[in-house]
Amino acid sequence: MVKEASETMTLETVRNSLNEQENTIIYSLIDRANYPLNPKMYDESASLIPGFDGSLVKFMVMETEAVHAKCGRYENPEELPFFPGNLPSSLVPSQEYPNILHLTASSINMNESIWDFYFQKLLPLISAPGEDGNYAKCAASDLNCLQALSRRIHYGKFVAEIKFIETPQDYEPEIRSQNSDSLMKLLTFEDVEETVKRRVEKKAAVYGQRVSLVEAEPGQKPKIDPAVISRLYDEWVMPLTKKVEVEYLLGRLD
Ligand SMILES: C=C(O[C@@H]1C=C(C(=O)O)C=C[C@H]1O)C(=O)O
Repeated sequence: MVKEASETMTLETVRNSLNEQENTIIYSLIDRANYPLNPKMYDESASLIPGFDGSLVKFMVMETEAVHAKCGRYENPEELPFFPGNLPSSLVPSQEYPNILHLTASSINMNESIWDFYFQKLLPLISAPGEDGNYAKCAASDLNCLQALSRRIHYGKFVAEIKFIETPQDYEPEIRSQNSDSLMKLLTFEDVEETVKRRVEKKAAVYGQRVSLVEAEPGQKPKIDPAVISRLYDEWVMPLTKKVEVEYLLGRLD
């Protein structure tokens, strides 16, 4: 039984959560920007881990996800693994999570797309070229970024549930005819998207400031380019969140 999302969440509380999650995303990316690109870590054929068929970062993510799964992380509907195959079961007592989402939610996992844009597009924009060999810390930093982005993007499931509950009469006909384009139009708020883009750019400028007790040198650049963060949201985070919303709605009446 799906519990009415409106009992515990509103569009406002969900948007507040997305706003909070921006902070985690931006701080994680600022942390990653402390390391150079370290391309060897992502090279599938570098054989940095003997006996493991894949890159060091993949090894780090898979092994960490296995520990997190044992501690119950993926019992939480807000958390999705990047490597869901063969994850161990949770060893901890089950936690009661509010049953807000329709069952269709569990079949939606965009982490493959998130993995691809993060490593192929975003990382070269936030880290300087080069190697420092600091692989363990750097890969752990990548995982923090990936998890924060994944949680935000899949939060689209909650956003979609609330939008559906608020105006089912608008959504139901489009769901019955499986019209993805109309659903996309219905759930899009361009003014909200503009605000988000401007806000994350400003946050990146503020959080990435270099704080000094003496007069800061003029022209000091923030640790991360604020325009990149705005672009991250415009080109990847918001389109993928909306894709999650559409996928969820398409299955909402099943
Ligand atoms: C998440 C929402 O749905 C859409 C996606 C947005 C986003 O990813 O930030 C913003 C506005 C909407 O176009 C929302 O309405 O808040």
